[in-house]
Amino acid sequence: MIHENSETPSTASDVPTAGERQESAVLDVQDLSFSYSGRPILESVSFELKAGECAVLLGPNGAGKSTLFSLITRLYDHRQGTIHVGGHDLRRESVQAHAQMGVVFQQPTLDQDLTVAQNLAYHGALHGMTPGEARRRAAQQLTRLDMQDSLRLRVRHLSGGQRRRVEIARGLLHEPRLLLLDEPTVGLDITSRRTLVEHVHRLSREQGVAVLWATHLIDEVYPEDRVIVLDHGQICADGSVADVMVQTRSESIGDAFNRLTDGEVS
Ligand SMILES: Nc1ncnc2c1ncn2[C@@H]1O[C@H](COP(=O)(O)OP(=O)(O)OP(=O)(O)O)[C@@H](O)[C@H]1O
Repeated sequence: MIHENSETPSTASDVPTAGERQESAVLDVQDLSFSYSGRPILESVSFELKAGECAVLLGPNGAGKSTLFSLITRLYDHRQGTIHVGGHDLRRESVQAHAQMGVVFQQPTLDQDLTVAQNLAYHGALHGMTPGEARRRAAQQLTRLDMQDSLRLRVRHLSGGQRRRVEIARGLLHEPRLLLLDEPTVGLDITSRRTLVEHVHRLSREQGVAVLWATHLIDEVYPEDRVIVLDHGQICADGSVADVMVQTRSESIGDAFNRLTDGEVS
């Protein structure tokens, strides 16, 4: 197992307490395990994400990426391990924890018969925003995603890539500190994929949002990204692209993943 340990604390007093760690990490997952009907799917998964960090959760089909997302979004309840979002324990302070996260699920969830503005207004209302505030934030987020002209369009008239961008704008409307994207480029053509990957990296840099992007596609990894490799429910590498390449003695990040996952990653 490869783990990046760039700053090793020199004395016991430098070691952050659990409270301090949760304070500084936007997402803090510790020792998380999960089984479906007794079959282990995730085993002792631990990692932290800080503000402005863009981490690609990379793993072959069936590695457990969606299951991990389901636990972080609390679609499923975890019994083993802990998850903190913005310092809030997901089980004990789920409302506060959820307020800190925006999610783009693998399956599109916009109402196709409504306009972009109506979809975003609905989401704003769910988060307690006034209509005016929701409109202001929608315009701001859509502009950042080059979608400012789409407000009055019905979702069914948008392309797949445009819909994904609207979903990202919706995910960011309540100004979360964490954005989770579960294979958001599935079904998109190469140009739309590239645009989406570009946008998300820029959002993370400019807005300081911590991003966890699940994919099994190597070309969605940027050289400056952190990569967390999940295979058979376990983290088998966690570090910068360069570190993972060095540690696996690989010529490219694609080679590194193929070595780590027995050639299962495309
Ligand atoms: N509801 C469920 N009940 C039982 N087993 C499940 C359920 N959902 C997923 N699994 C199994 O859990 C394992 C992990 O699946 P998961 O969907 O989390 O992987 P993934 O990495 O997201 O894969 P993909 O890239 O194909 O979406 C797989 O073996 C899958 O068959």
